[in-house]
Amino acid sequence: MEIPFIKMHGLGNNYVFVDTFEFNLAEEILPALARKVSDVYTGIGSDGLILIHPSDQAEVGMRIFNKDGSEGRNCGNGLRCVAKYAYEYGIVKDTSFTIEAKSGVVDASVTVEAKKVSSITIDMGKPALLRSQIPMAGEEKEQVVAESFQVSHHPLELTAVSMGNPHGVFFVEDIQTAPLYELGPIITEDRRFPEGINVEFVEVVSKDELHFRVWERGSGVTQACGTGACAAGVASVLNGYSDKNSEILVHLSGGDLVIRWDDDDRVWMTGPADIIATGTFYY
Ligand SMILES: N[C@@H](CCC[C@H](N)C(=O)O)C(=O)O
Repeated sequence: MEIPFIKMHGLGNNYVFVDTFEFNLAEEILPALARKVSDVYTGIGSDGLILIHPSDQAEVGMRIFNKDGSEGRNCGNGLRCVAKYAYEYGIVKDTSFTIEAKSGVVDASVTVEAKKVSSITIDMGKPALLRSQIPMAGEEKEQVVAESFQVSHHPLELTAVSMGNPHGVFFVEDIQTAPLYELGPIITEDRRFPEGINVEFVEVVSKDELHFRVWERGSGVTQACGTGACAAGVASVLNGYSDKNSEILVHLSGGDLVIRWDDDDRVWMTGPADIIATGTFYY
């Protein structure tokens, strides 16, 4: 099968995208196709596969599959890439439009310079904070804020946030020495998280600035995670490090995002997206 694709990235978090407005893919091949395109030796090499699809609920839809073939419910960097594609490839005509993800419909707005999208702002919606909404084992009505979390002799503190997908945020003194490679693969599969979790280590620089590194569920270490950066901003407010309704600059390995959790409880994410290549994948 010859599959037309476009590869895009948001701050280095890179995916192979297939526009299913143009080329239909059978449901049953999607997990295996995601694993195949993601393989750097025998595929294209990516953090996963994203479908850009027609939607009944929004002007465009997005489905995200991680590198291991599992399907995620949301993807912040993917949403910005889909927004760029939708505008530049004429799926939408206005600079503000809606995108459907598995976790719900979001509003996107693009900034255009010389006919190209230079920046995208997404209203990522309200974070879900109850333990049952993460989901995480334990008393369902509680929030999980700076909760003691022991793993492999590391006494950590967990703040858990769902941005449509689950995030465990751990504040550390120094981002450079955060045990990302040691604990990421252990925490992501910890039995306390029945659906797994995306693992974020975060260093507070000031109330307006965070350093961030991530181990993504289903993909491992990536250069950036948009929903993770939103979760880090929310966690920083919940722990009293940052203020609500104020912009937080999040430094990820691949670049910066601006996150704001507003007084209406909505989380806003602003950042870039870039096209890397287009081509044909032989499957
Ligand atoms: N890279 C993403 C999140 C992708 C999905 C995640 N690994 C999950 O399984 O929940 C982002 O930018 O948000």
